[in-house]
Order: sequence, then C-alpha cells, then structure tokens
Amino acid sequence: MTTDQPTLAVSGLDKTFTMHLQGGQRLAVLRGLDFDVSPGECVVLGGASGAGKSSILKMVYGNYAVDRGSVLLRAGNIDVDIATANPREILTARRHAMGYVSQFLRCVPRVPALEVVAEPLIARGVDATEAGERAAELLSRLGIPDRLWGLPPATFSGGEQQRVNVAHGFIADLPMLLLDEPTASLDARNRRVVVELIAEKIEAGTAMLGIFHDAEVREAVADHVVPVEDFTPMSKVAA
Ligand SMILES: Nc1ncnc2c1ncn2[C@@H]1O[C@H](COP(=O)(O)OP(=O)(O)OP(=O)(O)O)[C@@H](O)[C@H]1O
Repeated sequence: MTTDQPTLAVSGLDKTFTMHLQGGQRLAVLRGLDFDVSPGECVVLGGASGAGKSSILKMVYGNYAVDRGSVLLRAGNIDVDIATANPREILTARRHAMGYVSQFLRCVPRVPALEVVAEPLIARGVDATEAGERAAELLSRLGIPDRLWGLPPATFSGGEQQRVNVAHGFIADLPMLLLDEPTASLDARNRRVVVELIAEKIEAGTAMLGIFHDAEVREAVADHVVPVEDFTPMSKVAA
C-alpha cells in the first residue's frame, strides 16, 4: 500500500562532523543525499560499515544536526522540516508521527519492562490498563517470559533488551518508524517475529526506514534500498 505523498522526503542532505577534541578535524560523511519513504513502504539504508547509515537515522530523528538540505516529515497534523525544526517541534513530531528503535535500549533505571513498553501509549493518552495489556501481548509475542515483565530491563540479556526495545518502538501506531538493526542480537525465531511485526506495520500503512545487516531480514522487508555510499564524498577528510 503506497500513496503519492511521501511521509518522509530527504533532499540535498549534507553532513560533516567536526571533532573539536581533535584540533577541529572535519569528517565529511554525506553529500547530496536524496530519498523518499511513502506510507506502506520499507526503505532500507544500504552500504558498508562507516558509510553513514546510523547518522542518517539520527538526523531524521533530530538527534544529529543537518548541515544542509531538508528532512520533511508529513503525516496527519505534522508537517515539519526536521533539519530546521526547534526542539519542541521535534518532540511533537516524535510523539505524534515518528518512532525510533535504536540499536541499544536506553531507559530510565528501575522502571519495569512492562511499563517501559507501555510508556509510548500512555504518553499518547491511552488508558494505563489498556496500555499494559497491549504491552503484555507484545512482550509475549516477542518471547519475553512474564516472570521478567515486572523487572527493570537493565539486567536482561542483550537479546532480551533488544526485544523490549522493539516492543517499545512498535507498540504505538505512528506513521513513521525508524529501525537501527532491530534484529542484530536476536535468534532465528525472534528475527521471524520482528519480520512479521514489520510486515504488519507496512500493511497498516506505516512508512519504515531501516538498517538491517542480516541479508535474509533485509530481503524479506525491503521495498527499496538506498545505496548510501553513492552519497559519500570520495575523501572523507574535508578541507
Ligand atoms: N558523533 C560523531 N562524531 C564524529 N564522527 C562520527 C559521529 N557519528 C558518526 N561519526 C562518523 O561518521 C561515519 C559514519 O558513521 P555511522 O555510524 O553513521 O556509519 P554506519 O554506516 O551506520 O556504520 P555501521 O554499519 O558500522 O554501524 C563514521 O566514520 C563515524 O566515525
């Protein structure tokens, strides 16, 4: 299911890192990056390690500044250029339009896993009981045993933390979802569950932008691959 109006339109995007602790050395990573993601489409960022894939997700989510270009996010009442938006606009866009499954789980210490997963629904006004039920359903589906639900995820295994992170990212029905290697620490069974969850979101019209090193997962979900190295400067040391 795709429509003409992209949910995300990235155009003319440049990124150079300046390392202030290394005498101001500059590292040019991306030049003139262009791509769109439409509702119901899964676009995958492809390219070797260090090409700039995670940096692209961080710029789209508003964590990294953009040097030049635009990152237009349009969904429902949200119509914003993340490249120039102020922090309040970025937070509003995240709450109503854009989820992010980062590589590693970051959450408030001592909060139980069930609450971590339910939190995005509660933040959007869903009743706490219903949010808890939906969180429990998702955790079960991802194979997290119920004896762990009341415990904070800090001591969970790498794969358990990743599944809590996936559940936290997938629980709300947001129009745009960013995925940074959501299956990296998972076994075959759980990789299949994540592929199913992605397919369900796409079917429901979510626009997805992801990084997947696992070729099988990438082939299962990708509608289109953006060759990030085509937008990498020949020499990464800028003048
Ligand atoms: N905060 C930062 N400060 C300085 N340089 C950075 C920063 N973040 C990323 N880089 C540099 O930008 C380049 C791209 O990094 P990025 O993590 O985006 O690559 P990637 O394609 O996601 O790699 P991988 O597949 O290994 O995760 C790398 O050379 C990295 O050193």
